[in-house]
Amino acid sequence: MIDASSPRATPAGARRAVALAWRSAPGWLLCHALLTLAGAATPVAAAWLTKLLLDALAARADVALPLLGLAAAGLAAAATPQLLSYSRAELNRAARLRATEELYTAVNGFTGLSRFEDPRLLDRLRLAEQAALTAPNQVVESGLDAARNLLTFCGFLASLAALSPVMAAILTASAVPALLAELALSRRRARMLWRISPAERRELFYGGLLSTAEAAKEIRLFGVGEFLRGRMLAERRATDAAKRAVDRHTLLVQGGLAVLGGAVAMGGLFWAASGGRLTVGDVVLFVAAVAGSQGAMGGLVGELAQTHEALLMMDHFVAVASAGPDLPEPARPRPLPPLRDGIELRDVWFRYADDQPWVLRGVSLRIGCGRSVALVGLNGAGKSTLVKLLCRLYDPVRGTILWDGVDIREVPVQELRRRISPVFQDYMCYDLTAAENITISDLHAAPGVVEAAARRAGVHDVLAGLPHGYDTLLSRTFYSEADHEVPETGVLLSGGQWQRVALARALLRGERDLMILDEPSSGLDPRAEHEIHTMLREHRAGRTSLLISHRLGTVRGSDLIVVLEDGRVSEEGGHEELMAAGRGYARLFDLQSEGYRTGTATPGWS
Ligand SMILES: Nc1ncnc2c1ncn2[C@@H]1O[C@H](COP(=O)(O)OP(=O)(O)OP(=O)(O)O)[C@@H](O)[C@H]1O
Repeated sequence: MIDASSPRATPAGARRAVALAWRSAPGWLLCHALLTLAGAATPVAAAWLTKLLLDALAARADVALPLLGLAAAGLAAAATPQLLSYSRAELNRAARLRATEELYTAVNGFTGLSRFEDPRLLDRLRLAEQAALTAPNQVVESGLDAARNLLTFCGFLASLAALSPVMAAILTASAVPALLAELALSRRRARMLWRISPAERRELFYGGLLSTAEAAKEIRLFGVGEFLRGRMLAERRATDAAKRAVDRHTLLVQGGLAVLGGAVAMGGLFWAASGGRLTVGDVVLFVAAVAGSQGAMGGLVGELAQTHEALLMMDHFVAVASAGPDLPEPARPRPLPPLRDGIELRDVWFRYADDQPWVLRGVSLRIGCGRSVALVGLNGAGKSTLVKLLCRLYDPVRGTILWDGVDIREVPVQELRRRISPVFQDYMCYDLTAAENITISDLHAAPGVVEAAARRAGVHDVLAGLPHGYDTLLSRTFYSEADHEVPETGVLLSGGQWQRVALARALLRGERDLMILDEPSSGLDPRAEHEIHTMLREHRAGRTSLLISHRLGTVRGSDLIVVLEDGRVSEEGGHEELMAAGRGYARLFDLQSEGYRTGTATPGWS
């Protein structure tokens, strides 16, 4: 379970950030740390060397050594920022790569679907993506910078204490309110980012609608572009207002802190100039020490606040990256041998969330090994939900699904899925090549096998006839590197052609134990539908399969037809048996076939 509460800065987040940076680039991390420390010592050394030089000049003594030292300090001061900037860039690249890798490894480990349907989790995921790009570096970087500023601060403070212990104490004390105020500011900013995350996601959603080909048709025809643009800008204005409020508060607080710092510095300067107790070198050192320690203190406070803010962001990263699998994993996984007997749903109850209605209410059915089963029912009866449970994309709330008598929760989920070949109702159209669009179901398939699957799905001729054959990109959104010069070679398929590609995907995995076909021919023309179902009838013969279709003519050849109504099995049997029973299936079959002849509509099952 992922915690969806507001983010917190935790030691675990700090440990994770440092460990991540260390694992991604230990050499660059060390180099960066050393350069940062060198950067801390340089200004203090320069101030002391300046004092020594001025005192030597005033006493007409030898100035060679302080001059040499000052030249070295100047060189170091000039070179360190460039070196730091390069090592920072190297460290950032390595840590970003590693963090992104860890985040998406964790996301791929979410074996079910429920997390992808949880808006709070999606908010967290979006912030975790941002955190992966910035937070680990920022924690390390701000931590190191804070250490650098602390060293500089201590160096100057010691110098100042030698001249005026009271001034040193006042300066130290003035750091406390600044630190507390900056921490409060960073908490406020992180809370604001968490609060506006849904609005930022909605803005992205509207932006996506306005700029993608899939949505462009309807948006143009319905003339809702302006309406969506308005909504997108309203979201942006709302998030900007929240950011502006925090920025104004920050301005006020930091302005107040600057005035306080200025007053302390002026008081010190007045004391140093009016006393007449200090040498010229002492006064220069005093001024440098006040300015330097105030600068370092401001930097230290700022860096601590940034570390805090980065840790708050890191909390999102840690929450997602450490979430672990969403479906319970078996403590002692059982092997899953090839199906021999059958798959059984035993009193399966399911709803998508505790506050949602039951979708399946005690479904019991058996898909015998080697049998072709059809599942029919009205829209919303729960057919696709049942398929998702069979693939273990969710677990039943009650009841069990047995594979040769073994509860599928007791076998490794990947093992189960390797044995299933699905065509989903809402199949994907990937912006990849034609060949990749098929092999996505089996990345190791040989080209000949891919072509054979495409032939069986009746799409080989179409794909082979594309400008680059199977290597043609099925997208108008991207173009391949090879197409850089002539980017217009991407091709879009028709709905029916895409459906055949999705079918080819499933056929590529044909020798699996269970074939699931959820509306595999809804977008096909009548001739294509006939061809595909003739092919599928042959393909399914002797194989275990589950076919979902609203066209009852296509399911009549199945060994068993199961009617799902209101989340329950209301009828089951062979086509002839169900027709003879004269109940919902028979009525609907008659009406549908009559509808084909006379054009009348088909009412419900009961
Ligand atoms: N991810 C989800 N989260 C919440 N509710 C869902 C989700 N998916 C489906 N539902 C709900 O579950 C019910 C069953 O949906 P399901 O897709 O299983 O029906 P179906 O029988 O396949 O319908 P159709 O014939 O229209 O494809 C519907 O009321 C639907 O609103």
